[in-house]
Amino acid sequence: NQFCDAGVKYSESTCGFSSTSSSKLLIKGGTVVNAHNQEVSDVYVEDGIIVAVRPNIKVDEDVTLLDATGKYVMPGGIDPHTHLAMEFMGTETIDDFFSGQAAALAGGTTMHIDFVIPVNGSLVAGFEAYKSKAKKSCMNYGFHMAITKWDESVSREMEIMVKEKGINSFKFFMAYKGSLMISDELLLQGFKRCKSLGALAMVHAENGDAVFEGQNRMIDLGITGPEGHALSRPPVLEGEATARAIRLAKFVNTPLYVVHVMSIDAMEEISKARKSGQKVVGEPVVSGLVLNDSGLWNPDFITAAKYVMSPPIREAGHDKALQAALSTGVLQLVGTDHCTFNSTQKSFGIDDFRKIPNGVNGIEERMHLVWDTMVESGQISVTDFVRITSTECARVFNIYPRKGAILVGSDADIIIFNPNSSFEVSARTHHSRTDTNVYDGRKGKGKVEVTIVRGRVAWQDDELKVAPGSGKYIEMPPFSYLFDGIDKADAKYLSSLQAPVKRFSAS
Ligand SMILES: NC(=O)NCCC(=O)O
Ligand SMILES: [Zn+2]
Ligand SMILES: [Zn+2]
Repeated sequence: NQFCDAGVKYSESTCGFSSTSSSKLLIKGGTVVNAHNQEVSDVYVEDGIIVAVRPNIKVDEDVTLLDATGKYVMPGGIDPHTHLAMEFMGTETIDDFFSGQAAALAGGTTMHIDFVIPVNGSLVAGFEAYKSKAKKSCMNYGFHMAITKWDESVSREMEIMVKEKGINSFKFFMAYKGSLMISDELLLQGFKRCKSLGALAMVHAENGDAVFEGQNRMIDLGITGPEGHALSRPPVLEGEATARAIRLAKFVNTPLYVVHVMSIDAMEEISKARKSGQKVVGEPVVSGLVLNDSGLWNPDFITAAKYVMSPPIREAGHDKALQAALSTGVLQLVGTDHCTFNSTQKSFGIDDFRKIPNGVNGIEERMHLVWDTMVESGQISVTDFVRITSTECARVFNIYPRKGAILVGSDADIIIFNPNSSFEVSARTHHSRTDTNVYDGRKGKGKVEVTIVRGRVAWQDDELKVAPGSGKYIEMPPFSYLFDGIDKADAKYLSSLQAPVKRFSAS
């Protein structure tokens, strides 16, 4: 059946939540962690909402009990950057809204935000197509929208997305020449429209024209393998586009979110802008934080091709620098850019790296790898972990404290995390449909033992306990905290222009 097809251990008896069907849940004795504090406490949930967070809560017998003694009770992960069921580079990602979300739940993520790609430039048609793809969802999801062309109708449809469809962010691709890439002129128009709607402008920052040149250069040199991908689009091109987007956002005076920050070059541009007071959010992804480009030189094509994503995974040194930037707040939250293609799909580029579908996995591994890399190594605290994997995403996309917190009144999206257990990543046992895993063989401390979505146990004992169709679309309102003060800065700018220079005529 379709669930076996997704590679997910799924028991029919749990369909309809029979084993954990109570709408009341008590999580006892764990250390409850929020971005602002941690304390030993019980958490009581009714009808999907957290109704009490305090020690020694007493309940009736009809309440499902989960013992969290010695474990952390944290907000479920929110992944700000995924591509499920996306048509891209002549094929479609192998994970759809069920298999990708099953993988997410197995790894402690309870919400993700996916990118809608317009259909023939129409945002409304794109939104409808993605709503249809997402019917098989089994967790919380939201949408960003890509902008791939510009005219009056796109501008109008952006307003519909924001005011009627719950989308508050738009992504502009500065790369992928000939398909998704947009011009600086469009970027400017798009940034202005985002600002007027209170929507967050997001950029894929690489100089697409220079990437095209770099690709031709590699082919002319006879470099056709996956290593050509990294060589054709070096960090300088990511740094240039990041700087350009930041400056244009400054010119328009609108907040900017840079997705998949992969290099020191891009990170330093973000750092500079933030120090100057500009509202720029930087999102590293797990692959950039924990991998380096050595895999792209593997003599086995499939092994090398699985690492192909854009911007590329960089040479050793960028990973550590991005970790340091995350720990000091230069970068704010971690995504995955989960965009999976199997070996057959990756083989489309066996003779030409330009045809290898771009994308890597990560939706299942993000929480464990960030914990191991950042918390176990001592670079950040447990509260920081909650902030960068959940809370900050909820704030940036304006759904905090409904999401991203264990507070009275918040949605009960919760994980129970055992810091004394361990995890191991394996392509044989992961829950994505893809047959490879860029983190294959990685081991570390800590394990998500229970994942709860809106008060329902969705993952426990290595088993998915929710069915396709049980997911929920989360609308995200405009004008997040990033827009605070924007109008005042505009007014200041305008008043600085309103004293015309007095000139004397020559006569
Ligand atoms: N990143 C990547 O290689 N694939 C997904 C599309 C994108 O985010 O650019
Ligand atoms: Zn991108
Ligand atoms: Zn992406």
